[in-house]
Amino acid sequence: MAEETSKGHVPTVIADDVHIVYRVNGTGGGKGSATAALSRILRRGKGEPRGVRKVHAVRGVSFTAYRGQAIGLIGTNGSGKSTLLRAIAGLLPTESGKVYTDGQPSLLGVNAALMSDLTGERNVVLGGLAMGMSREEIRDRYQGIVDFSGINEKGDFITLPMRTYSSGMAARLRFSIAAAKNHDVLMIDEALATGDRKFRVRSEERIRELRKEAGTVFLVSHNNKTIRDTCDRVLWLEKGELLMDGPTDEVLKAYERETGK
Ligand SMILES: Nc1ncnc2c1ncn2[C@@H]1O[C@H](COP(=O)(O)OP(=O)(O)OP(=O)(O)O)[C@@H](O)[C@H]1O
Repeated sequence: MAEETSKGHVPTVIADDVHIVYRVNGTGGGKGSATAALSRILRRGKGEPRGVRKVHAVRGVSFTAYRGQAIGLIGTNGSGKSTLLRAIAGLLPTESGKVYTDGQPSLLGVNAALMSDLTGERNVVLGGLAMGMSREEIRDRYQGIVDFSGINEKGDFITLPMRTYSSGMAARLRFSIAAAKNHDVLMIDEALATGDRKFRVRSEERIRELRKEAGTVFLVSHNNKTIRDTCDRVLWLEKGELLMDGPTDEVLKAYERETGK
């Protein structure tokens, strides 16, 4: 590693034999109906839930990510991609193994919390503040963020509450806010899937820029073309295990051969 560092390969994320286990409470309490949920709430604080099931979502994953890399995460549904990203972001504890990161990774998911009762405008400001931008920086970049999102292309939507947005519009605004800042490590979880083609092209361009600005970008996507256009390296997860880690072309070819996609 020391030799690589001297050549300019600076590691940003190191995952060392990472295992993630979810614990699901109350699985013995019913079939997931509303009544079962209600009875769980009523039982809360009155003793242990009846059943705890474990889901071993990530199994012994190790890799090192470097500055300037865009890394795609692929794998069939439920293979552990989102779980791994959330662990790298520090949102989930590891069962065993360690994640080391340089700087604070930012996770941009389709479910990133923006306030649905507030206007898009207020959310741009709050989102910027939450990412550590100053009010002046936000003021300077405000118009750029709105233009990038394309929210106002069909009318003055940015001054309406976010709950009135379509899911695609909300996802676009979230991406635009996050992309306004340079990140050491930016993780994007399927956020591009909901945008239309024009927005996707613009976002892919921004991802390439973020890479050039020496950040590391992780991108979860089921769209192989998006991965091919933006990533230089791909991690393929299956049943929580890292099946393959290599150059985009090589891994995608093997993936397409295996899944027929
Ligand atoms: N909050 C949770 N509680 C319990 N199990 C969970 C939770 N979130 C995910 N899992 C389980 O962990 C495994 C991995 O899920 P994960 O969402 O990481 O997969 P994914 O590869 O991102 O899937 P997809 O491509 O469908 O988004 C699955 O078996 C899933 O059921």
